[in-house]
Amino acid sequence: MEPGSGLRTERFQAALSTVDPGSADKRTADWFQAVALGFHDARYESKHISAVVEAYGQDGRWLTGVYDDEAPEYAWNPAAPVATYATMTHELNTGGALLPIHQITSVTVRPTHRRRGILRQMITSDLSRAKDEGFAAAALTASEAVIYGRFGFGVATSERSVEVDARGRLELTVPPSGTAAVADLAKLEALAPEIFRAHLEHTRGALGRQVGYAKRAAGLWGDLPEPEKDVRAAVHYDPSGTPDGYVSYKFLPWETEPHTLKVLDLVAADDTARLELWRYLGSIDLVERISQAAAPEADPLPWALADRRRYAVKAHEDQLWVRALDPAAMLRARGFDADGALVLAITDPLDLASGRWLVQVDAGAAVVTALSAEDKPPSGVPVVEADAAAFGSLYLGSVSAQILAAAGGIRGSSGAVEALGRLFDVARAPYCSTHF
Ligand SMILES: CC(=O)SCCNC(=O)CCNC(=O)[C@H](O)C(C)(C)COP(=O)(O)OP(=O)(O)OC[C@H]1O[C@@H](n2cnc3c(N)ncnc32)[C@H](O)[C@@H]1OP(=O)(O)O
Repeated sequence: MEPGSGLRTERFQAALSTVDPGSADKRTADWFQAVALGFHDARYESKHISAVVEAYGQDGRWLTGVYDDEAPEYAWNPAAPVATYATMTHELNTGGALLPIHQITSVTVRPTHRRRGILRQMITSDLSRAKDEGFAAAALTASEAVIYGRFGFGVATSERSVEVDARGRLELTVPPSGTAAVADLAKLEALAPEIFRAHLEHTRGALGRQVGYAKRAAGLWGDLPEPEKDVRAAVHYDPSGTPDGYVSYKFLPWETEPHTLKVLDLVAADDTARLELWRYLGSIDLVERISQAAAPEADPLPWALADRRRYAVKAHEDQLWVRALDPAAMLRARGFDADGALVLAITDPLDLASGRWLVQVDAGAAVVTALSAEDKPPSGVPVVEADAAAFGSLYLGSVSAQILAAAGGIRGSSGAVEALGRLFDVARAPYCSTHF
């Protein structure tokens, strides 16, 4: 924190105690308890924290704690941070290259310290560091939609919550392909990341996953890092016998009416595998409803059901929020479905991504040239201006330039906005199933 604030900031990696290697060190344990406080989770037991420490190491997470050394006598653990923040890195499928992304997570500020600018201080210094380290973009998933726009983040992907009526036979219109097997959970932890990798390489908007995902898919972890005995899973094999999808699920207690199977995670290398996993789910007896919380917006399932009214969308939610740090690098990484040229100016409240660029897309790849304030745009090339948050939303193609212009985040003549829309339009809505 800034000098004079009375607060102290530390940035560190989760670690086990040097005295008792079976437990987390005190600073790490205090940080986890502070996160639990911020998100209204139960206090962790020591064994849970030490189990997560190893996973955090594999994720390469960096933790930030902000400490108030002036805690009053009856305050809860004076050594616990009053604010937490964490970062890690995974690759994002931009429709072109896989782009390393600076991910932000575990953001909490204690109620007694909120609205004093602690989050602002943590995030502005962190984003500057990420930019200096060479990251082209940052991303997060948000607890509330009103927090991060002011810091230049825009909603870049959405997802839907769905319920499928599974009474009787769930008939698909596509011919069966490959085979499904009830999975050996002990082997799924190793297989799940391989299948996810195929999904990541194939899906615009997909983002690499923290190691906890495979543990949850395999039932080794639930909400806490301990086995969930009611988790089951299936693996799908393509016709050549290669695993190309998995689904983890649990049957909710029998008292649940209608009898419901909840999908915990469904990862498929392609649409065929996705639909075949649904065929498998639909074949499970004694199930009347199947729910999935993180389904793609561009879901082939209703189109492949003989009775599409079995498929009900219960909610749409914003998912990945993206924030530019180096727009030129983002544009060079992105795959474009159309060619064209325009001048794009970005205005950024934190001035990390401000600038003006000539973007020339040829054969789906962009050549990006920075323009100085004096440089005149080439004649005949449309000129558009975007707020950093609007650019984050536009980037993966989940919303059109015209919609963002109507909402005020993009400015330009109608012809220029249309040109931007044509350039960024994608054949299929992006899908990010990674929450962090
Ligand atoms: C990526 C993630 O981890 S998302 C999880 C976010 N965390 C949570 O939801 C846990 C509960 N909430 C909190 O811990 C805190 O309220 C936080 C982290 C959201 C905000 O921390 P604070 O230190 O209070 O934020 P800070 O004082 O820096 O506020 C910065 C600005 O955001 C605004 N703001 C912050 N949080 C909110 C909110 N929840 N709703 C509306 N505005 C907000 C502030 O009013 C302020 O606006 P201004 O710059 O125009 O004055």
